[in-house]
Amino acid sequence: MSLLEVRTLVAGYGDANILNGVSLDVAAGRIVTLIGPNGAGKSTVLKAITGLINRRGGTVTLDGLEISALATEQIIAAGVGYVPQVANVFPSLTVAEHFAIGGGGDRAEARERVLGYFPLLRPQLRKMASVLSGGERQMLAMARALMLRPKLLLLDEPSAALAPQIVQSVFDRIAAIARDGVAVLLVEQNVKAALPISDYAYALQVGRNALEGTGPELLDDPRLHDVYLGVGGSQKPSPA
Ligand SMILES: Nc1ncnc2c1ncn2[C@@H]1O[C@H](COP(=O)(O)OP(=O)(O)OP(=O)(O)O)[C@@H](O)[C@H]1O
Repeated sequence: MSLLEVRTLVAGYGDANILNGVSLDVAAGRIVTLIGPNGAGKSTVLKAITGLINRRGGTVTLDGLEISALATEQIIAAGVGYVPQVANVFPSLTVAEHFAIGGGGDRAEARERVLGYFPLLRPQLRKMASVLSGGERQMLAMARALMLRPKLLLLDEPSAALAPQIVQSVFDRIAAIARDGVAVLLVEQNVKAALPISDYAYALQVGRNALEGTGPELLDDPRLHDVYLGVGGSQKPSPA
């Protein structure tokens, strides 16, 4: 039973459609990764799910609720956390201030819960985000999204520009978050680091589903090369 169901999603910018009927599923507690060449539309899928760009066709359903027609604030309130690739923290705010802004509920309790995933942030609470390392900033961005207890976490290239040893610790944290029941939809260029921890993965090519399978299956799929080179891909829609 899927928590997130995306069906034949069509979306784009200006007059151009970038997504031409993307379908995917993410179940609670699973890590699902979107891969594919530059410009395939991976980040656009996340923006369309969150309502940051208009959807022109298809449906997006979260936990049985159709969110395709909702505004971004409503989609976030329905349980979607989104960490964009850039500008995902406030450089001139301290780490503690990131935990204090936005949202409602018991912030102290939420902060403790979230710091459980990212203990490395605890000694940094009084530091400005601008002085954190790349890995710490990525963890702070994820921590902020987790404050609202999302059912689904959308992560756009969390490994971008991180040293290899830091990439592993970021992915370890993502795996821990999923183990607690949060569904994770990840966009990644770093196929070798992301696919081994992915329960399932989809390769996109020019805004369409090209290949899919478990993370390890896709990593070993000889057709993946062709998808990245822009030749091939079965363009098979994912099963409903
Ligand atoms: N704000 C925008 N306005 C117009 N076109 C855009 C905008 N953002 C992205 N695009 C275009 O949409 C296409 C898909 O971009 P998207 O960022 O979704 O690709 P991607 O698969 O995530 O690739 P990358 O790994 O390079 O980020 C690209 O051709 C890009 O130039």
